[in-house]
Amino acid sequence: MKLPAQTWFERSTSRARDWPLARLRADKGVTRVSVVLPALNEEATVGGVVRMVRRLADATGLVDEIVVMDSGSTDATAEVAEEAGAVVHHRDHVLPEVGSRPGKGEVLWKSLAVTSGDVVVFVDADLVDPQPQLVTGLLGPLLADPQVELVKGCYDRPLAGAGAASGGRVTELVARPLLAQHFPELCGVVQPLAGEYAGRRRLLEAIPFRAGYGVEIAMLIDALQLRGLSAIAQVDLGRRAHGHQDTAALGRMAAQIVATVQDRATGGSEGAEITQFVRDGYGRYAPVTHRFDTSERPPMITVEGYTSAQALVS
Ligand SMILES: O=c1ccn([C@@H]2O[C@H](COP(=O)(O)OP(=O)(O)O)[C@@H](O)[C@H]2O)c(=O)[nH]1
Ligand SMILES: O=C(O)[C@@H](COP(=O)(O)O)O[C@H]1O[C@H](CO)[C@@H](O)[C@H](O)[C@H]1O
Repeated sequence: MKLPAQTWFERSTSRARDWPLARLRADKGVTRVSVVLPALNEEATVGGVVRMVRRLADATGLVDEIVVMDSGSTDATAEVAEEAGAVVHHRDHVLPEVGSRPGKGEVLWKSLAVTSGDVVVFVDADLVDPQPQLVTGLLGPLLADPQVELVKGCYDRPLAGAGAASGGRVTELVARPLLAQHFPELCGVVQPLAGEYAGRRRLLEAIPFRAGYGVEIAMLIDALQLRGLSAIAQVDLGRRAHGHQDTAALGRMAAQIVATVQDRATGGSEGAEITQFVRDGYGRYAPVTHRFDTSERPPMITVEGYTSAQALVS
C-alpha cells in the first residue's frame, strides 16, 4: 500500500468500541442525526433493522429520525417499515417533478430532500441480526471531529456457511483492483462499497449521486477529490450479515462499478451494458443484454427549493 493510503489507514481507522455511548452523547450536542434505509423488496428484514435503530434512538437519543426510502417495492416493505417505527417515503413521491430513476443511488439522493439531519447514516435494509454498533460506530468520528465528512463502515461479511471474508465479492474482485489502479490514495479503505456509512450533510448535498450501484464508489472518490483524504474515516464494525445476490446479479453490479470508476478516472464512459448468458427452454445458451442508467443526479444543493434544513416531500 502506498504511503498516503498507509498513513491514512493508520490514522483514520478506529473500532466501534472506541466510541462508547457516553462519549457519543457528549459529542452529539445539537447535531441532528438521520438514519436512512434504502429498501427494495426487503419485507423480510427491513422491520428488524428499523427496530434496532428505533431501540437505539429511544435508549440513547443518538438518532433523531429514521427514514425508509421505498425504491419501488412490490412487496410489503413500506407497511413493515412503518409498523416498525420508520417514516417511509416512496421514491415517486419525493421530488416528483424530476421523476424516478431505477437504482439504489436514486433513493439515497432523494433521501436528502426528506431528512433534516446534519449527519445522515445509511444502513442497508437487508441486514440480518443488525447490531446498534453499525450506527454508533459510524457516528463516532463525525460527532468527534468536524473535519471528518464521510465515515465508511468495515466488517467481516461472511456468505452463508462460508468464512468471515467470503463476502464482498464485487469489492474484492472489482472495486479494490480498480481503486489500486486509478485512486491508490483510497487503497486503505477496507470496504469501499460498504452499504453502511455516514456523511455530513454539507458533503452529501454538494456531490452528484449515481442512480444505481455506483453510488458508493462515486461518493468515496468525490469525497476524496472535493474534501481530501483527511475528511474520510473508517470504523471497524465487527461483522455484518446480509442478503446475498447471485453471481449474475453481482456481475451487473460490477458493470456499474467499472463504469463509475472509468467516468471518474477518465472523464466519461459510454454508458454501461453487459451481456450475460442464460439457458433457454431448449437448454441452449441465450444472450441477455443489460443496459445500466449511468446518469447522475446533480448535487442536491442545486435543486430549486431545497434547503439544507427543510424537507421537500410532496
Ligand atoms: O434499486 C435498488 C437496489 C437496492 N436497494 C437497496 O439497497 C440496499 C443494498 O442493495 P442490495 O442488497 O441489492 O446490494 P448487496 O447488499 O447485495 O450488495 C438494500 O437495502 C436494497 O434493498 C434499493 O433501495 N434500490
Ligand atoms: O461489497 C460488495 O462486493 C457487494 C456484494 O457483497 P456480497 O458479495 O453479496 O457480500 O455489496 C456492496 O456493494 C453494493 C454496491 O456498492 C452496495 O450498494 C451494497 O450496500 C454493498 O453490500
